[in-house]
Amino acid sequence: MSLTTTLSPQQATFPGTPAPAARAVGVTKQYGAGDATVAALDDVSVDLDRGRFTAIMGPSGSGKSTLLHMLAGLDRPTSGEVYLGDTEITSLRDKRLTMLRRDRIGFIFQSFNLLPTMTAAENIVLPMRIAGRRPDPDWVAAIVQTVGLDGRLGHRPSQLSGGQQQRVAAARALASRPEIVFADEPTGALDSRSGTELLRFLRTAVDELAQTVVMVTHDPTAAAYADRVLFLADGHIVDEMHDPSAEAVLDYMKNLGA
Ligand SMILES: Nc1ncnc2c1ncn2[C@@H]1O[C@H](COP(=O)(O)OP(=O)(O)OP(=O)(O)O)[C@@H](O)[C@H]1O
Repeated sequence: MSLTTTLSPQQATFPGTPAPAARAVGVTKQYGAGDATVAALDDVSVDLDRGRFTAIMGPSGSGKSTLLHMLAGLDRPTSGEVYLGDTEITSLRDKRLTMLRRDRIGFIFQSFNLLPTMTAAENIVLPMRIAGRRPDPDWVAAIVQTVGLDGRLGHRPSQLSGGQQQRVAAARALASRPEIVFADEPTGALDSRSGTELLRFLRTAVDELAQTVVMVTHDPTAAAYADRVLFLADGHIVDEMHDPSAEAVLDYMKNLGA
């Protein structure tokens, strides 16, 4: 295949440069029709680097979840392109997109979505088993140790605290060694101590396990765990911050009127 058929125009300008983990190019998402049309995202372009932790922040309704859903192939843009690595995903048929999400992306949501009849260990490897893939025992052991679930693996979700359940969900997201993990308000249902544990785990997964994490959050303290914060307002990326502190993020959010 030639470069021009596999890479976006921007990438083709720099052959040899590894593609970012994910990228949006001119992504617009409209909901509704006619006078009732809402532009949840308006011509958003962004590259998400590999091996980095990116937070997405912005006022309620600014388009954070919509951007995450577009990047993760959970929904399709009205126009524009989304890449996972070198793969342009908006043109994939539903079945291929489902397989791509299953094989290459990890998800952590606010609700843990664990299967109640299965143990923590079974929940962690379930998506891989469904996909017919054999988990790498060394990798899964490293994840379990990093997330601090040793000794809890035989428990069912009802026997675990909310924080422990979310750590099982995080271990599940990472079990297949995905190219990128998307987390939508992962600490939203947790008390602050459990939230801190989860954020530390995500940080460690990036620093020590070379994972790539993208997280939507309302919480400046959570965003401060990231390497980079993208700020959304009215469907646009209006700014970004590198190596953020919670205070700097909070100040910026106040200026955005959030
Ligand atoms: N399925 C939908 N149908 C119609 N409008 C939608 C839909 N999903 C989102 N929107 C609208 O798109 C805009 C962006 O929504 P989105 O959920 O992405 O924002 P957000 O920044 O994640 O908000 P929050 O912080 O409140 O979760 C909002 O105006 C929202 O009402």
